[in-house]
Amino acid sequence: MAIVVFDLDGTLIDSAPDIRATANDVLSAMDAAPLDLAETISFIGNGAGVFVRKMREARHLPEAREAEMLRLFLEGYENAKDLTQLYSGVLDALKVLQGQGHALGLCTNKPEVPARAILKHMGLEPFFPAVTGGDSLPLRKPDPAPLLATCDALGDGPRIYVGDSEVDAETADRAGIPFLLFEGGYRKRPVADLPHAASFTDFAALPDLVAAHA
Ligand SMILES: O=C(O)COP(=O)(O)O
Ligand SMILES: [Mg+2]
Repeated sequence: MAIVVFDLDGTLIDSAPDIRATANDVLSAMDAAPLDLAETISFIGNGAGVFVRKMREARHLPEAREAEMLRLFLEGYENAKDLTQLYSGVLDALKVLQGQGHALGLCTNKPEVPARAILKHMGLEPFFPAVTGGDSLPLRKPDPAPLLATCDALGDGPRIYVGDSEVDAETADRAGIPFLLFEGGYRKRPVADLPHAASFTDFAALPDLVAAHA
C-alpha cells in the first residue's frame, strides 16, 4: 500500500474557467479589463495571494487596492464551481487506487475553504482523508512542508505525489518524493524541464505508474 497525494487545480480538475470568472468579477469591481483563459492559467500555481498580485500588476492597479482585491477574490472563490470539470478518467483512477488499498491525500495551493468546497461539489471528498490547502500551514508549495504533512497524516508506506506544475515538481523534489507529472494541466514549461519520475496524459495509466514508482 502506498501514500498517493494529488495536486488539485490542473491535475484532478480543470478549474481555470471558474478561477477566471471569479477573477473577472474582481476586475470588474475595479473597473479593469477582464482576463482571458491563457492569462488566467499563467497566474495559477502559487496560491490565491500570488494570483491576485499578478492580476493586479497585469492591469496596472495600485498596490493599495490589493488587499481589497484579495478579499473579493476569496469571497467569490468558494462558489466558483459551475465551470469546473474533472479531467477525463480521474474518477475511475481514484476508485482503482482506493480499491487497491492506497491511502489518498490532497495537497494544493488553493486555499482550504474553496478546495474543500470544490471537492465536495465534485463528489471527491470521500477519497481524501487528508487535505492540505495553500493556507492550511504557515508555508505553502514549493516548500515541502505541506506535502510532507499530508503524507504524515496518511500513515506509513512509500510516497508518491501527482501534479501538473513546476511548483509541484519542485515540491516533490525537495520532499524527496517521486513525482508523477500529468501533462494536461497548467504547466508553463516543457515536460523535460521539470524533475519527474514519470509523466502521463491519460489517467487510465496512473494505477500502473503508482505500482511502478511506489
Ligand atoms: O491555487 C493555485 O494557485 C494552484 O492550485 P494547485 O496547487 O491545486 O495547482
Ligand atoms: Mg496544479
